[in-house]
Amino acid sequence: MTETLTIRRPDDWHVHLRDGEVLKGVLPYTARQFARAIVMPNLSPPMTDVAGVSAYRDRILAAVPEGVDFTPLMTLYLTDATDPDEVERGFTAGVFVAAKLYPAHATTGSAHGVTAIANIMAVLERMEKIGMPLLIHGEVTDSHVDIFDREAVFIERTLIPLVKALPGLKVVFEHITTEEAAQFVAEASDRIGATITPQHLHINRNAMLVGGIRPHAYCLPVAKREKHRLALRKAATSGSAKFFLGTDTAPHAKHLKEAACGCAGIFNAPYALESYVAVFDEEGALDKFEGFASLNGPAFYGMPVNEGTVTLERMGTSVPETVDANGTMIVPFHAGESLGWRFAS
Ligand SMILES: NC(=O)N[C@@H](CC(=O)O)C(=O)O
Ligand SMILES: [Zn+2]
Ligand SMILES: [Zn+2]
Repeated sequence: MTETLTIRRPDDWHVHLRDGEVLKGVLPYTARQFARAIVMPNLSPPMTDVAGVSAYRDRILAAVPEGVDFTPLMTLYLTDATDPDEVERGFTAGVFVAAKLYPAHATTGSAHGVTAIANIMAVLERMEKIGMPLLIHGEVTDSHVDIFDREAVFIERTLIPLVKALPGLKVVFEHITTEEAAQFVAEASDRIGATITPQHLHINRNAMLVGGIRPHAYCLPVAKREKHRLALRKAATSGSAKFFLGTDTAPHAKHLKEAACGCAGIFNAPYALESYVAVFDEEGALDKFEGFASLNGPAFYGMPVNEGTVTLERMGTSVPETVDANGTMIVPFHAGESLGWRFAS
């Protein structure tokens, strides 16, 4: 049995760091395990221009603990009014590396999102031209579509026409949750990649709904049936370079999740690598973990892999019931459970 696993330093290709005091509380967890992270722009108000993203990046850098080497990779929030010139300006200047498409009202912080792809066609054409990746929260928001079907319907209605119309556009299908999404990405061209979260590899919808309602297992896209979880585990551990690590760590205060209308999002940053490696171990695919965590993402984004390594040890890790993020109490993923691996250094 493998007792320790040493891999090149990994990156997290999908994180929510929030802002202000919470940013200072949650950032150290991500920076401790990952060299770089793609930072989502769904703040309130959203990060819709070069100046705003640049100032946010400075606040993140100021919150990186002394002696820790961490690089935030910033993203721009697309709206119906996004100007293609602003997008190109920020990308060329290196302020942001990608733009994020939130269908309006699909998820947390998406109220200013895009109401129809047609409204951002000029932006997408520009991104295709300059080689800038588009990151997508892939769910339709049509009230007639059942919430468990929203990702699969998005593929048919939006994603397939989009990649056909813009054959050179790089697209990351973020936090995929279905067999349909895994299959779509596996069969698509190499310009299409996907991130997979730890929670969608560990839980199905029963975790949210059996024996009482469990708000800390609720995120968007919502966890689906068991067959989808199994398809995601297969995709993540397949060795395909199209799938890479993106935790979607999404901190919300405990009291805002344990509420009549609880927020969507799971805070998985504190034990992210321990959570993922457990899955690869269970699937007999520890040899595929470095590709997923440390190589496939940089290759997709056209960035060098990180120098240095991290080591995981086969040793129990107890996950606390809550984490104090600079004064805000947050319930982490796997709260109260024990994981079979430990992040050593
Ligand atoms: N995943 C979530 O459930 N929530 C995210 C938004 C998102 O990634 O869709 C958040 O910002 O809280
Ligand atoms: Zn999302
Ligand atoms: Zn997210």
